[in-house]
Amino acid sequence: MSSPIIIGNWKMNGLTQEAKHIVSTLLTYATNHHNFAKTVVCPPFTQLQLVKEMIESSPFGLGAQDCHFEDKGAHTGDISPAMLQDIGVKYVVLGHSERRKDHQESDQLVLKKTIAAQNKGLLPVVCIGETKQERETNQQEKIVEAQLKGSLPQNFNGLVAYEPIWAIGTGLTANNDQISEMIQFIRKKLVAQYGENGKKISILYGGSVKPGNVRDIYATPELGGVLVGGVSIVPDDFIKLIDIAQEFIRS
Ligand SMILES: O=C(CO)COP(=O)(O)O
Repeated sequence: MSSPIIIGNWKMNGLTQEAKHIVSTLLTYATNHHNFAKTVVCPPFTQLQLVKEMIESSPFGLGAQDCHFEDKGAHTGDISPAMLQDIGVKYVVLGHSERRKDHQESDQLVLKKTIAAQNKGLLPVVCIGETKQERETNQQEKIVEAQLKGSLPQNFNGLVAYEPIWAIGTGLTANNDQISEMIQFIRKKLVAQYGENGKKISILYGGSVKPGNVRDIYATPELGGVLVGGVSIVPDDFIKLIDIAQEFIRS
């Protein structure tokens, strides 16, 4: 039995008081509910240690938002997979469209990071998705296929997050057909690339997920869960996503 996984990407948000407030709200939820959907929080690097200590011995998982591909060395400002592993991080979001855009991250770089993260036992959450212009010119499948080919290694042990860029932080959500078609498409490509193993890779959706639209999103066949930005730092709403996931337990 599994219910959708919910991954909260705080992005560049979360000063200490806010981080404490978000996590305390989640912990209170956990004391009052049992066996709820797998939930992972990805705070900024500066709050990882605090959040780790707060969620220890709770059901919540810990993720980071990026990592370098080397384990150590002269890379000012970067954080390595070994450093994340060292403090108990389990998941790492890689190739997010905001990193691809703000830091010119290419598929080749995302691939190197993905391999490095896996080698340290982390679970990469590799993000892919098309821009508005690419969607409008019907290139979404071509773009997503190229990103899958370019960003995922020969042996992949992680999750894929489909995040159409035009739906991120815009309030625009891909509609059910758009999500469903793309999840099926990604599944087909993963099976072509990995055979039987490709059937087991979780495919998440991200882009303006909120309590009001999440039921429709969870109902998408084959969807493994959601990657949530804005709502992940609004704890009362984030908890609603966890609650509603219970209605979608799949065998
Ligand atoms: O980018 C996202 C998660 O990684 C989605 O962000 P929003 O939920 O704010 O649209």
